[in-house]
Amino acid sequence: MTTWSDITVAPGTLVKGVWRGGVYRIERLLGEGANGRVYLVRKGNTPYALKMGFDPLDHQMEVNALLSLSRQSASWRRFFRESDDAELDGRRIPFFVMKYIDGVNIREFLKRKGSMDWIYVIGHNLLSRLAELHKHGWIYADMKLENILVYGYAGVELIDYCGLTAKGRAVKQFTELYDRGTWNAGDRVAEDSYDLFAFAVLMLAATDQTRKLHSFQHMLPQNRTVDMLLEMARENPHTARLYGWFKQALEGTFVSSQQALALWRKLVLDRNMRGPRDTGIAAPWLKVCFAASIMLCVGTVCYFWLA
Ligand SMILES: Nc1ncnc2c1ncn2[C@@H]1O[C@H](COP(=O)(O)OP(=O)(O)OP(=O)(O)O)[C@@H](O)[C@H]1O
Repeated sequence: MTTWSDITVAPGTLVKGVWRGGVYRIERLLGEGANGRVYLVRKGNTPYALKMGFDPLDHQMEVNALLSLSRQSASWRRFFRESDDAELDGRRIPFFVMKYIDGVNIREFLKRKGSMDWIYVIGHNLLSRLAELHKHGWIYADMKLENILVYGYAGVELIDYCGLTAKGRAVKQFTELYDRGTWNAGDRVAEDSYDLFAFAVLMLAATDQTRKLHSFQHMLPQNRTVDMLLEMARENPHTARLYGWFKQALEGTFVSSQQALALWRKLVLDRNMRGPRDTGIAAPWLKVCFAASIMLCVGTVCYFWLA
């Protein structure tokens, strides 16, 4: 049976919204996942990312989540542009259009920058984004390296909102390695601590140069424990200075993501705080960058509160 995913959408194709009439010119394929295909498109001179959904139901759930978020928050209003259906090769295909993020995944970003110290800035910016999401009553849930793009001076954006879950509900989409249920560390319930656990694993995955985390993937879930992750956090020189932070996130003792963000900030900026194998932030300019990113973050929050 042919499905629409067999249809090739060549560069230059015009995708026209049946209901809203928006016209987008396809430039190239950006990526493909379980839920759909994402293309770089242009409307006039402005680039966007356009996602076509394989499954109409899953696609609609992602659109609904983004619509709710963009009603609540100006930053997601700028992220999500519109949703519609297109006629392609005689088939009706649902799509939505979002901001194009000209970025790379965290590991690639660190490689290009040549300094692992950037992880402290990336971590801060991603935690801020999560805290904003949590403030509006949502949990991201499906945290993984593939769902985060890093651009410029460690600007961070979450892409793929298929897992977005209202606080208090059961988490429906997750990736085993990052899921606290698989590590026997708590329920699959949408609360701040669920995302903080996944965020901690993500930071370990991004800085793991020994591929230790990768080897855990082949282990049966019943044999996995939080202590294995804590040991990794202690042994890795890039996470050792934040060991206290990792302990709280992995054991689920933070009361909120705001509290987690404040401790991250404190530990990164605290000169005297050193982990057992910690070498400290090597580049002083990164501290300036970190401070600037905090100011930018505070400025953005003030702007949107006052807007
Ligand atoms: N806003 C964006 N800007 C730039 N690239 C994007 C954007 N959104 C998605 N992409 C690219 O498209 C790829 C697939 O997108 P996405 O993760 O949303 O698809 P998916 O089918 O939901 O994936 P998954 O199988 O992980 O659920 C991403 O890995 C990324 O490379």
